[in-house]
Amino acid sequence: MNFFEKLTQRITNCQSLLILGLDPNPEMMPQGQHTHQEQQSLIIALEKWLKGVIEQTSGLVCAYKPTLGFYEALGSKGLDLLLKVIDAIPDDIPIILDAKHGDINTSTIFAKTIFEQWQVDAVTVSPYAGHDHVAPFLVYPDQGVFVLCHTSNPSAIVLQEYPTDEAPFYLQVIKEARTWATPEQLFLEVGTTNLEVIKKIRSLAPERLLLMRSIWSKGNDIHEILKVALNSTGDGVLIPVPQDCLKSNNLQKDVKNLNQEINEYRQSIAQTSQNCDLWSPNVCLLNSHPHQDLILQLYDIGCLLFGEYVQASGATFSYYIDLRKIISKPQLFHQVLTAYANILKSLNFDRIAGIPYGSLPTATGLSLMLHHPMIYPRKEVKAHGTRRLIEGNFKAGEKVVIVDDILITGKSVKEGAEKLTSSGLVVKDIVVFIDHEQGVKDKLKIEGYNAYSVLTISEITETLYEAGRINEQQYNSFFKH
Ligand SMILES: O=c1ccn([C@@H]2O[C@H](COP(=O)(O)O)[C@@H](O)[C@H]2O)c(=O)[nH]1
Repeated sequence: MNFFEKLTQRITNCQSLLILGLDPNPEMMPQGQHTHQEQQSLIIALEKWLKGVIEQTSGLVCAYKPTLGFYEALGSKGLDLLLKVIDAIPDDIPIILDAKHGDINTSTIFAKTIFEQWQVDAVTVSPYAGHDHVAPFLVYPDQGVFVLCHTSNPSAIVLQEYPTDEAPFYLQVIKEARTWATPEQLFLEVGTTNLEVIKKIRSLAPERLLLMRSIWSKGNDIHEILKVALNSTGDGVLIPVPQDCLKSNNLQKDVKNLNQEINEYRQSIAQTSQNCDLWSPNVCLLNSHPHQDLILQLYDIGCLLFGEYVQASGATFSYYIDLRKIISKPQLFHQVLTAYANILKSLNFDRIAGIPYGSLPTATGLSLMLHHPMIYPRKEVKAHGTRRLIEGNFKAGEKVVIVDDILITGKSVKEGAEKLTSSGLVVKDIVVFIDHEQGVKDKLKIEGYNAYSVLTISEITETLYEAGRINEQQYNSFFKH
């Protein structure tokens, strides 16, 4: 699972956009936990304090962010402390190392240390040395990189806003950084409360996750900041827990209240925004299917239709699946892609082929997510131009995994596989989202293909029935087939 998937899962599981800085800054320790200790006992006190902070907040935040500089300031013992703190963070909580690394000579070795040895999930970098400096971090496809694009420091304005208000340097940083990596690997750090600046950043990079900083200065209204920083689906922002909270004797309660306030606001804009996808299952099932939320969301947006529908083969089914709507719901689309990706990761292939037209967006998303090139067999061969049967580049002998939405008779995937094999490619594996379960997987097996599915139609029907989304009649009519 890469950083972005881990973070997305974490945000869903704990319903929180909050991140917490784990900095061994003695000034931030609650009263009574430190006096004028010697260095050794100070380190012990800091370790105890930070571990306590993790214990109190691990159910309430979507990520932790230790700042390297605070640990370095404590000397070699500080680095030991950092490793202990990293070790104390539960595995499912992503760690963003705030390093603002900016030195081109050391980026390769630094990336190796923090990602391979320390196993942090993401890092912050300074963009001033350009792509050459950031690339050594981006060669780790499973790790995230936050590029600093704006800070709240008043003296930085002369640099950030240079040369004009219309085309300031910080927007140039964003334009440039967007070409370096996908929105699932490269994000932006925004340390400002200037609503106009946040607005400009959000509109220039609607697809990027923003790590907000310095938003808790006096007089700032978190709602105003959220209003301009959240994306159209009510997320896309990481909010820091205010540093003063760490001094509180009731840290857990304070973080909980803050999270609730943020979620209430997100919920309120979800109700007023047509684009917003904040969704709630509205049910609590005891034995829920692992993809329960995915199934219910697909039903709720009209991808799973129950009634009498004539299929391409002429047969009438008691349902129709229209997965093409998913592309207009980016958050859900991401969950669907992750479910496909979990199967694809266990397979061995050189290229991903989507069956047109329905599965082309899926294949594109998977190609970007898994860093594997994509091709596709054309539905109809053009009578002009290149007259290609297969679009995209490939070499004969390469292994291709086919992705499609639903397996009914297997005709679509077989036709696609035949076009690919007639062009010298090797097709062994086929991954679909839904299997109609009429023995097609077995038939494909006899023809030399291994077919995998994320869901079966009966798993979907059972879940919808148990959740009260379909009635008994719809449920029974399904099982008559
Ligand atoms: O409910 C349905 C049924 C079919 N489709 C489309 O058809 C093919 C799969 O059918 P085969 O018989 O296996 O060729 C699939 O690519 C879908 O695009 C559908 O969307 N919904």
